[in-house]
Amino acid sequence: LHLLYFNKNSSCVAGTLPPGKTGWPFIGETLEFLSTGWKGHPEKFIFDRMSKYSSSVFKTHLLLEKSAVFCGAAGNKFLFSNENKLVQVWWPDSINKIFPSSVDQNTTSINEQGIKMRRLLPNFFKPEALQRYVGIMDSIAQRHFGSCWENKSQVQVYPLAKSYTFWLACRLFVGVEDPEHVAKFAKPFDVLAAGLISIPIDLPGTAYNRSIKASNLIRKELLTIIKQRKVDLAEGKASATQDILSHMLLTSDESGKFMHESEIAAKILGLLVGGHDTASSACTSIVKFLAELPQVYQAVYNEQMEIAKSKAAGELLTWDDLQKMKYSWNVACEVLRLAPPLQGAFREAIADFMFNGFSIPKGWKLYWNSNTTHRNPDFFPEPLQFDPSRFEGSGPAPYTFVPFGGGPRMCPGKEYARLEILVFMHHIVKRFKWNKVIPDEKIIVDPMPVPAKGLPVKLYPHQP
Ligand code: HEM
Repeated sequence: LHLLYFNKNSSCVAGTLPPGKTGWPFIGETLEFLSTGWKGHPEKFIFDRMSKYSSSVFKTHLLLEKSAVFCGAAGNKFLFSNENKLVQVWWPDSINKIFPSSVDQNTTSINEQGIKMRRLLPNFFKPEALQRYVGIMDSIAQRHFGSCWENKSQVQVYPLAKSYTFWLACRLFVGVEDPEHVAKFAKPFDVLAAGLISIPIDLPGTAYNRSIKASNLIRKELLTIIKQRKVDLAEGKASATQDILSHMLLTSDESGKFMHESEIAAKILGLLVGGHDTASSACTSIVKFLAELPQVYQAVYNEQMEIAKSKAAGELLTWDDLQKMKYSWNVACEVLRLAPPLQGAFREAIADFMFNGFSIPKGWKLYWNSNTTHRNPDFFPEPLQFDPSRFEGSGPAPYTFVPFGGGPRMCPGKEYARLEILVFMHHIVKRFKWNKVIPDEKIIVDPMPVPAKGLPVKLYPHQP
């Protein structure tokens, strides 16, 4: 039965399938795939197979699906440049249950929803809009550091980085700024995120079941905010450009139809989830690397103090200030290379095709993973060395540095993430030096890299 199950469909494609094993019945190699991340080495699953099969594409069976892993710059290029021609974005079915209205009556798939969302987002993330956010990000960062970091001798970085990125997202996506209201939202978000990449068993007590419940709760809360915003817009108490919520309420599609409230709630939920854990993982990894590399810390400190000294008392950071943070951004990129918040993403083959001499059948799920280039000496010599100068000049070769993906589905929040990360770096180095409390703290990748104990650090404030 096992052989029949795995060989079904395969025979209808001419040519040889990629080398590889399909593992255990039904679960395939999923446990091994996930467990290398839990042990802190997500790249191991892929690197072991790349060397075993001497191939840049191998077959496997992940998340209950026949899959192929595409490796290296050529694999990335192929998947990123064949979007909607040979491949399309794919998420496990279980995700639809957590984001139920992400597939609405008018569209047939989460992929079409993604395309619809993409048409909306550029307005929110266009340079004029982003420039407006820098000052808001700076003022929220000041309040965050003032209340959560200052006058403390020791803090746990990861929960604080999460509360920083979440506060920003609440303010800039839905206009919620009051810390108490933000905190009310934050808890169900953690529950939701914990169940996203869990075993999808919907029984009371499972992480997946809790995640579905948290999603329902958050969407209910978002609906209340949306209804109030409609009233405020009608009465002129809210502005059309104040956040993404206003923008979504006031933008119609090509046929003049406006989005339904529940659709807006689902989209905002998606953005909050997509943007919050990724950026907080990045900020936490930056703090970790700066603690380990005093010379890099010093160079970031010098650059940030130069900018801080150029500001008058109370003057907020501007877009131009952020353009001057070149070394700091190179450091952030080197952190994203070594500790990418998202390891990779899936596509689905929408036609039979050949890649590197192997047949890929329609319906297979295809996975790209940033580590296959980020940690590959062919693209980044001495890949485990921390070297921000890799990003100077024209930087890495195309399709090799891919923490935000590439092609038409490249992360739409990339620029937003750059701004929030730089504002975070500015505030933390301006105030403190720090040491890790647990020098060899383990990193768990589930699915984002996070220190096992949340990265406790001792803070040493700079003398005024
Ligand atoms: C350091 C922070 C971030 C990283 C590393 C990151 C990375 C990624 C990656 C790798 C993808 C998948 C691309 C693919 O399917 O090939 C993605 C998609 C996405 N990201 Fe981000 N992201 C970050 C921050 C954000 C932020 C702040 C937002 C929102 C404000 C955001 C919104 C999205 C959305 C909506 C998608 C889905 C796009 C689509 O399917 O077309 N991300 N991101």
